[in-house]
Amino acid sequence: MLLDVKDLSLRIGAVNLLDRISFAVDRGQVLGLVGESGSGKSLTAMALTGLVRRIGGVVTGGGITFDGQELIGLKEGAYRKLRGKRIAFITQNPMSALDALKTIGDQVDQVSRLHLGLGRKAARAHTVDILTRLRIPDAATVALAYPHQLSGGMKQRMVIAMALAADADLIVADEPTTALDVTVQAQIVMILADLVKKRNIGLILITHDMGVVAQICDQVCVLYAGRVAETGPVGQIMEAPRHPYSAALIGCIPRDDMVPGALMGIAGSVPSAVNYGEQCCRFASRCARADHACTALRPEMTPHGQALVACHYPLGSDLTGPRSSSLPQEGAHAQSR
Ligand SMILES: Nc1ncnc2c1ncn2[C@@H]1O[C@H](COP(=O)(O)OP(=O)(O)OP(=O)(O)O)[C@@H](O)[C@H]1O
Repeated sequence: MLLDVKDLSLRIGAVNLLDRISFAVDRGQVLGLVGESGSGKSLTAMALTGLVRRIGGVVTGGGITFDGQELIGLKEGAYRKLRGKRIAFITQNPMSALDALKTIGDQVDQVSRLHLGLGRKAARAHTVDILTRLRIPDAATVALAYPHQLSGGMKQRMVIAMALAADADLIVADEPTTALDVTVQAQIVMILADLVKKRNIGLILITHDMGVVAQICDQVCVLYAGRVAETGPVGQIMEAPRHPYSAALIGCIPRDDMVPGALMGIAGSVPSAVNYGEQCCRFASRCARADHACTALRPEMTPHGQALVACHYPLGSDLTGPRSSSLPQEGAHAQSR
């Protein structure tokens, strides 16, 4: 396994933000990390890349094994060597990753010169090759441009190029295409997926877009309020989601005028982290199937087919529809499942 995240828990200050997150990514695989805004996707990505320490994140439990090496507890210097070279991070905000005073080519060259030890000419050839693969026309000329001379979409592609330049084994991409228009988004995502297969690397793709997940991911991990709701093979989860939250995400069709990350067809929003309950299902207040068990007992990850699901009353179990007032009372109802 290239990356194995086991029961990862993290706090910032006194607030526990990630609670026993587990998932794994193998070489040649794309894992989609999905969930509404505030579910913990970015924090998970920052934990993997060691960047979470910079915002005061403290891992309180669990482990992250990358290519056989435990990353929790790694010294900052060692993490710095790993980051960029073996684990590349594509952030949401391209401007934070680009230096306004250097040409695009110089910035992408710098990555392969540093991490692959390429000379000036070889690095530029590598850069032009990557830009061409990202379908940038006349890549050699574009490499001479400064960031301010490029559109938002082009800048984001440059950030992706920088991530690819070191030939990393694992790419963590946090909403890498949100700034791009829909056609370009689809193109870039396909290119990334293609690279994963050709180079036999791993990709963790953070996205709100279940369409993208269905299209290119092999595995999916659905996060809700700092916990995993459901994780497993994309085929099974898209076809027959067991967690009501996954089902809501899959049923949600994005609209152009939606606030990014908002979920349609389901009332309410992710609770604020200070209000996360411990001994409960955190989705209970929004769930039509929830009852007393859901507000009093933490649902543990339980196998359903090839997926793991944290739900007391998963879809597809004996209780097939939302609870209604005609259902038996609590005790009898619980026993009937
Ligand atoms: N530096 C921080 N200090 C305290 N709480 C934080 C910090 N960063 C994030 N959080 C909280 O952690 C939770 C998860 O945030 P995170 O940014 O990982 O969500 P996300 O799923 O990536 O959302 P988005 O899709 O909007 O990026 C949220 O409740 C957020 O308010």
